[in-house]
Amino acid sequence: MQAFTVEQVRRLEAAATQEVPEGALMQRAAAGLAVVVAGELERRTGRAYGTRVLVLVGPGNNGGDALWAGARLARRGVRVEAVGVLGTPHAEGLAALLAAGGRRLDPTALGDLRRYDLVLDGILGIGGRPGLPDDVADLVARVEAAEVPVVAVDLPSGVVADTGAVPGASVRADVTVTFGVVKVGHLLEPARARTGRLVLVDIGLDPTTETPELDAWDVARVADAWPWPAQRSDKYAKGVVGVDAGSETYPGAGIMATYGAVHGGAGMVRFLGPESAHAVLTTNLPNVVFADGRVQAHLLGSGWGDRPDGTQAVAAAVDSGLPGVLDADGLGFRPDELPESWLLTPHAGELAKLLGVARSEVEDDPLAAVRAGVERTGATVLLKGSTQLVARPGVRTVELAVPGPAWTGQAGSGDTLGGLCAAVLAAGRPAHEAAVLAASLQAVTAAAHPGPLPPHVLAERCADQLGAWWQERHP
Ligand SMILES: NC(=O)C1=CN([C@@H]2O[C@H](COP(=O)(O)OP(=O)(O)OC[C@H]3O[C@@H](n4cnc5c(N)ncnc54)[C@H](OP(=O)(O)O)[C@@H]3O)[C@@H](O)[C@H]2O)[C@@H](O)CC1
Ligand SMILES: [K+]
Repeated sequence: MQAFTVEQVRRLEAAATQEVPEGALMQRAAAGLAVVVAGELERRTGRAYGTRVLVLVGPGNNGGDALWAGARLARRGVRVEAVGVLGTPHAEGLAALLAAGGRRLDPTALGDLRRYDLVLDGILGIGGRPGLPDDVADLVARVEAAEVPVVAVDLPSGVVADTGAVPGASVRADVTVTFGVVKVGHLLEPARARTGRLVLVDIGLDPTTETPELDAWDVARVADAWPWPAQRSDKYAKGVVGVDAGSETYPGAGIMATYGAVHGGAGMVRFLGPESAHAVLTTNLPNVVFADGRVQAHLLGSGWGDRPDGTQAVAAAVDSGLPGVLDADGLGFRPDELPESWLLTPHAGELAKLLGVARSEVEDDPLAAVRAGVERTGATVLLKGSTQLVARPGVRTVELAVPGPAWTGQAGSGDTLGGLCAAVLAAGRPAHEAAVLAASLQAVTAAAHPGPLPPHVLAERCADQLGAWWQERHP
């Protein structure tokens, strides 16, 4: 699924309006919206006829869509009431609603909101500035407290369409009906959680003329793209990972990274971390070898602490010409320039440190931050967190891994993820693909095994998940 910016949407709409009569796009949007709302009413109450819908109407075309959809619903026997909450409502839309038997209410006459079966959020769309005025925020809070289902028109009002940020009050939608193309904010947290189920209505835009901002992977694409071994693949075809992770202070990081590499399908894992980790690895993963030798991808940095020879260790690995993953403490030892074949795996705090900005700056605009990370280092960057983004040099479109449940992130999950990434890298895949496949595998596995499993146990479940995908593809 691809997502676009507001500026791109405006261009696409301008191109489409050359081809069709005035108002046609809004009519298509309203028609699609009304179908979804009617379906939602039927699903929730068993019927659309006779149900009650409250339309919250802002001053722009977003309100226009909602009013025209309200008119269509009113003609089907839905009791539609509209309330203008900001500025002057779309005149033709309001006239159409009233002509179809809908009513306009004064905001002060709203009363108990629990009498409504559904609220339609037509306050702000792609023309919205972040946040909501206080009186509108109060009304939105009342809707939420009344637990009335909400369908958002195009975007949940209050969220930032281009970044997914939610800097102030916003609508929390159960369903969002968007038009033409998906917008960036639908897919990035925290706006993603406020979007609910996303429905895309075709209004005749042609997105092929624009470079997508975001390319979101789904589970089937991950499973199809996984580097499945061929029948005759030996350990070198599957890839050998060299894990130089952990330290005497943090041996567990090296162990969990190794769990990731082994369960991500590496043909062999050489553990080059601290000796204090050897006994645990020998007992639990006896296939891991401790001798230095040929590897096809490096994994460095997790649990290093302030390792005295960190800079030299990273330089030697990069100079080998092989691809690698540089994680956690290792990020502080990176050379000024890295090749694209090296994958950096910072979380928001680490990326902020790398860029010399506040963590909130990364969190408020993760797309810009992950691109800045690439710009700064020359490497491929995976920004870990609730939405996991991958950017690489020379490519505008940022890839989005399949999202997972909140408990994926705990101490050690990043180490394991580094190992999973290194396994895919060693199998010969480019760094950006290794990142998106590994992050998605970990997320899908966590979703399939609800509960806060410790990262090394989750790594074992990752292998089960790969096995299930393999069986689906080779019945
Ligand atoms: N274009 C097309 O072809 C199609 C578009 N479609 C629909 O149009 C929607 C975009 O419509 P839109 O451009 O009119 O913007 P919209 O979001 O309704 O509101 C802008 C108004 O709100 C105001 N305002 C903003 N933020 C505010 C705030 N925080 N607090 C208070 N006021 C605030 C803002 O004021 P201003 O910023 O000018 O001061 C302006 O008056 C789009 O999302 C989709 O639903 C579909 O029909 C398909 C075809
Ligand atoms: K809206």
